[in-house]
Amino acid sequence: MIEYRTLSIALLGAGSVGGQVASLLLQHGDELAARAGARLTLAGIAVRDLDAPRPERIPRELLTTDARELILGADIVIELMGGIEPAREYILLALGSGADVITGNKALLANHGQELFDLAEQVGAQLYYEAAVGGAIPIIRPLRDSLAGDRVERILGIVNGTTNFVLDRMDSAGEDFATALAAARRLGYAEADPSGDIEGYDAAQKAAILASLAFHTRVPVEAVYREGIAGITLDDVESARKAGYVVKLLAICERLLDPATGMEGVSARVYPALVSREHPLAAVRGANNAVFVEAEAAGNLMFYGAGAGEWRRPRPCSATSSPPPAGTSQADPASPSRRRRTCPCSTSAASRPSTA
Ligand SMILES: NC(=O)C1=CN([C@@H]2O[C@H](COP(=O)(O)OP(=O)(O)OC[C@H]3O[C@@H](n4cnc5c(N)ncnc54)[C@H](OP(=O)(O)O)[C@@H]3O)[C@@H](O)[C@H]2O)C=CC1
Ligand SMILES: N[C@@H](CC=O)C(=O)O
Repeated sequence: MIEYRTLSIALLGAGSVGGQVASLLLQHGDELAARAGARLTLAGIAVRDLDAPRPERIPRELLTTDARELILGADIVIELMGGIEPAREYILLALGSGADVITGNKALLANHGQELFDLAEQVGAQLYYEAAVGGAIPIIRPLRDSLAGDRVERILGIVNGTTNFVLDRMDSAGEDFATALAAARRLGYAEADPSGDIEGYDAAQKAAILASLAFHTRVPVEAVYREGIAGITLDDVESARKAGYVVKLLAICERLLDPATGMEGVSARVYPALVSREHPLAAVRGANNAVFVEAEAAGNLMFYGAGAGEWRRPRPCSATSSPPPAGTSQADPASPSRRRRTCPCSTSAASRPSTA
């Protein structure tokens, strides 16, 4: 039997995502040890309420409300609590104490990322955040590493599972907004405060992260134009369907060139748009996400998969989550007729551009 060194993991949060991370760490310990070359020991799980009902797979003896003590004994801290504070404080504490950090907290990264990355760099620690955009879809590393030598021109995507789920239920089942949102909350897709999803804040945070990575600049979340889906009615969805469209909340990040000055900038925007039913984005159902990346050398790439909630093994014959065809070309979503939008395929943006 191989003797591995041990790395102690502090998990902050045992909700939709943290709960699944805990069970993966506990179930696949041997396999992970062989792959990582170290035994990853789950030392404890910080939660708010020790007595809250939880799935059986989360061992009660690992739960603690003393996050600080847990962090100070850990080699790796996984932050899956969400929100700004105390998540920010805990990550700073972890990095400062020499631990590497993994977080799925896009709200924190979009608002305080610079501070966290600066400290990580200063102390030589790693700060990973693959789950912060697109849920289970690997999109951060491809943008940061794999495409580092290419020139990304545009990113177009569905990056919020809750709103995609709600719009899909309205479209495919004629369900009203409130009923669909309640289901999204039950299934663990929505943020603790679902207005972050519905009003487009979550997608805007993800757009800021994607644009910053893709265009090698800092795109502050305040520079992302944002419009949510709260105003979308069943009538809108039905009219769209009759006209051959589906309503989707899109995140669009692209380079802009001012022809007058030759200066380059970046535009990032989030809003509900009409997508042709023929387009692959129209086939992104339920809480799935999809991100199109248009790059100079690599051409058009599409990343697709579960965008929110716990990943569940699809049942045979499930008709709700078939992936759109791969190798697709440019998207041609148009806009809801009642709020006309610039087609994302055009380079003339109707939104507030951010500086590059
Ligand atoms: N849900 C999803 O699909 C995805 C979520 N994310 C991100 O992952 C993070 C977690 O999301 P999710 O799992 O849905 O969140 P949940 O609300 O389901 O779970 C949050 C967990 O954090 C714990 N927690 C919250 N505040 C504190 C605190 N102050 N001290 C100690 N523990 C605390 C809660 O404890 P208790 O159980 O006692 O209440 C709970 O276990 C968020 O940043 C979210 O944006 C990223 C990708 C997908
Ligand atoms: N609330 C988010 C969760 C994943 O990031 C979403 O619905 O996409």
